[in-house]
Amino acid sequence: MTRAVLTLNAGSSSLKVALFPEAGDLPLATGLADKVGPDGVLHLKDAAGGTIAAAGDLTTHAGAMEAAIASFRAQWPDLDLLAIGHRVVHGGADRAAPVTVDDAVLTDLERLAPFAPLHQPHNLAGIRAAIDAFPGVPQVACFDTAFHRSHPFVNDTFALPRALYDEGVRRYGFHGLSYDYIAGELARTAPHLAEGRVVVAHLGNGASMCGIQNGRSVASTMGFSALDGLPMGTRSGQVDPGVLLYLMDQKGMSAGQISDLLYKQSGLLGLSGLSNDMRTLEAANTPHAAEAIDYFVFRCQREVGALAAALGGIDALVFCGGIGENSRQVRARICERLGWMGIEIDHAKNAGNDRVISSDLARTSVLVIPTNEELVIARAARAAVGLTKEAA
Ligand SMILES: Nc1ncnc2c1ncn2[C@@H]1O[C@H](COP(=O)(O)OP(=O)(O)O)[C@@H](O)[C@H]1O
Ligand SMILES: CC(=O)OP(=O)(O)O
Ligand SMILES: [Mg+2]
Repeated sequence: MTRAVLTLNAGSSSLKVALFPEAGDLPLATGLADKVGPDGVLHLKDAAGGTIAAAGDLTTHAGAMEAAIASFRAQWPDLDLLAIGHRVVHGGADRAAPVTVDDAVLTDLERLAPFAPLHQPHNLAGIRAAIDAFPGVPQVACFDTAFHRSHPFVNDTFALPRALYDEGVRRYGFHGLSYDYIAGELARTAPHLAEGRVVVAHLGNGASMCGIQNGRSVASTMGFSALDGLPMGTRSGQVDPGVLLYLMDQKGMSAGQISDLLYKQSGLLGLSGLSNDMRTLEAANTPHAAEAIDYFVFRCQREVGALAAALGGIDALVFCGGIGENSRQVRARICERLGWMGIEIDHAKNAGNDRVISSDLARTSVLVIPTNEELVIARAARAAVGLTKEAA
């Protein structure tokens, strides 16, 4: 019997799946359904990196999930799924830990969908599809917001009338599964840093930073929505709210049009007019691509400074996410102007993608740690069915 837990991370247009054994950090298989929709493609790999044949209806998240599971079943005919863990971006104001989903939880999470329109509906569609395909297998929801529930009030609120805070207009923060993983890795490998003041830069297609003190989130750049803070692949990051009033009042744009502008047409794509992908911009050599990277770097520098202020200092800066883990140039440029906070990188270590890239004498450590949201979800799923005492 191959006893395993499945993890699902349903993004706006992609689905990441992983199959983990009962214990241990290495998955049996991982998969990515890119561009869920008419041109959907599903890539599945086993632990050795070999391709697992996959085919099916990839026009919806549910179809992609079923295709992945059918392929896993073909590979492991004795597969016994013990639990399914799901990334859910929004858990609301009170959920600080994963939960096993029942009808009441699902209804409550649906209520939060308007707060995260690009993510939550897909996350919940994934849960519903998994319930249909595996009735009776526990479904465990792991929240991006949960890690940030330790924010103090000043980092949880906006200066708006209290009634809005009470109805949920708060700074939730996201990417919490990633920050949870990084905090755990620091505790395991660099406990002296884990006890200190750490800024983690999760720089992927979605990007945010988090200030962590002694393993707890103190402040983050994302707020009420996954739009705030840093510029991203296609999302604007922080904008003056007056711009939104101008777009509505003077240009007659609807909420839907503004939402599309802020979530899908802005960020690196909007500034470069070329691409949301840092690789393309780095290779492009056009003035607008260069300006898009300049803006990204500048905002990252500003936010490291702001989070260090929120933490009362900084002992370590950690890079993760697709850009943070891979772009030497962006890492070097962000660090370039942070010498005043004790940040100085060793260019050879940075070029080699080492785990520690700060120079030996630097006051502040700089690390690159590949994040692993899937493992955090798998651990939570195992804990929920009593396989371990670990929680995400
Ligand atoms: N080698 C690389 N150099 C520079 N940027 C990269 C590289 N590989 C990936 N990226 C960037 O990382 C992004 C994807 O990051 P990732 O964390 O996987 O995104 P998400 O999980 O939000 O979809 C890509 O859009 C691209 O901008
Ligand atoms: C919350 C969020 O922005 O997630 P992602 O980076 O996966 O889009
Ligand atoms: Mg991501």
